[in-house]
Amino acid sequence: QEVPLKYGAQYTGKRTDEAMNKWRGNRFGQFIHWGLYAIPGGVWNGKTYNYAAEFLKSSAKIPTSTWDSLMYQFNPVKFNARQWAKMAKQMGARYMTITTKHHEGFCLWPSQYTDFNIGNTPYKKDILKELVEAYNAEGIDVNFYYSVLDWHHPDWRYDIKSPEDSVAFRRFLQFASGQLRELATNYPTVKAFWFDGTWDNSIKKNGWWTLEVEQMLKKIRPGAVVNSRLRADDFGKRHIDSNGKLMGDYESGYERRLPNPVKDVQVTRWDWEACMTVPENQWGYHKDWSVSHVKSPLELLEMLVHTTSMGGNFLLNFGPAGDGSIRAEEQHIARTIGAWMQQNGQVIYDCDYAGWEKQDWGYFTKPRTGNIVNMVVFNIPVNGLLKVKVPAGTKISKATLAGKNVKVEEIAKDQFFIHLPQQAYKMPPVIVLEAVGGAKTNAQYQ
Ligand SMILES: C[C@@H]1N[C@@H](c2cn(-c3ccccc3)nn2)[C@H](O)[C@@H]1O
Repeated sequence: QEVPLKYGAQYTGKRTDEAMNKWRGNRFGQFIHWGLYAIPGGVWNGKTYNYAAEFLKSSAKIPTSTWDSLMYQFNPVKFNARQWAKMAKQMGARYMTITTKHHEGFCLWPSQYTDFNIGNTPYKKDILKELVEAYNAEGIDVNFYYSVLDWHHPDWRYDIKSPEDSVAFRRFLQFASGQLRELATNYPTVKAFWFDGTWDNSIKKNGWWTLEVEQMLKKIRPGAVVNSRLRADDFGKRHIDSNGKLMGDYESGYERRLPNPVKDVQVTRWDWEACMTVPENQWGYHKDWSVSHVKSPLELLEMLVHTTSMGGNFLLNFGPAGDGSIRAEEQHIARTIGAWMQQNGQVIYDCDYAGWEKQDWGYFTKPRTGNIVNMVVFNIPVNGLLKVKVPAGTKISKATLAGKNVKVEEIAKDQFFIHLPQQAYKMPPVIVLEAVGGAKTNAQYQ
């Protein structure tokens, strides 16, 4: 029995319009966290704080006035938007999501709604405009991350506990709406909005505003894509409304974690995106990455393939330094993943969940059209035989690795061994199967 909702999901199922098909087909994005937090980089008064560098203000208990004066030091002399965009292009990113404003409240664009913005820094110029133009020139779509939570704004409230809170927070919501309106209006090529900082009771109690924002953005920018994290319904339910329906255009709950390819196949029924840090938990620039595990290019590449294999987008984070430089580890990641994407991007872009049973050697992806199923092999079996279980009645007519045929051996009903050429593999090999007939998917894997 459905409950009537005014601010719940606006539609069900995947959007199939051109703008959403492009968003979905992009598959691989570059997240960029850049703000005042990049200046101290996790170190304050000579002390290193291991928690996420973009949280240094709270970790080091820095007064707002002290933190906000970092604005007068923001002068990224090594910043070169075209260089960043070229690196992202080489990595194989099809979209980029930039923190227009993070929880600190500092705006990378000259907002008319607050002085706490790039225009009042020594750098002065509109960084957001430079990035949008440079990335678009490389053919990369640009999306805007926007934190509703704002540590700088006096009218922000974590909860609404008094009439004064209500009055103040209503002013705050008008401020945020104004900022979002100027972002959608002044940067007309923006393709999507990535909302964050919406978990507090103050937002849960104002679900109406979250729908109003989604509708406003789509009115100004038809086709715009909005994440589920923005949305709260009439009862404060977030992401999924009180009738179990996904709000927004895609599910954005996977932060620094991925759905399990066996237990979580339900995610293949809707659009979703996972965002990922290179260290264990650093989004903004941190001076000392030795304090936690730093993921290798191969670990991150496997996450990209894992995500594509389950019909999701993968947003890999970069945290540029306060001077605008990109650290060596991130440049190495971009080059290494980019080299593989150069050869194998066709198993990621416009690919989706194959509906085949997950096997131990790696992941299946399926292009939107044709009878192709791709195998991306991360775990080379000792016997060199890759087991493939196919939907009932499916026949594999051909298998190739780098364009050369490899042997297909039927070993049981709907089961095959694909013979992997024995060699030292430094990067994951890709085998392309031509599969004909049979059911569309293993029914139990929907
Ligand atoms: C996308 C990521 N979301 C921001 C975040 C994460 N968190 C958080 C806070 C407490 C527990 C778990 C997550 N708060 N803000 C991070 O700073 C980054 O922007």
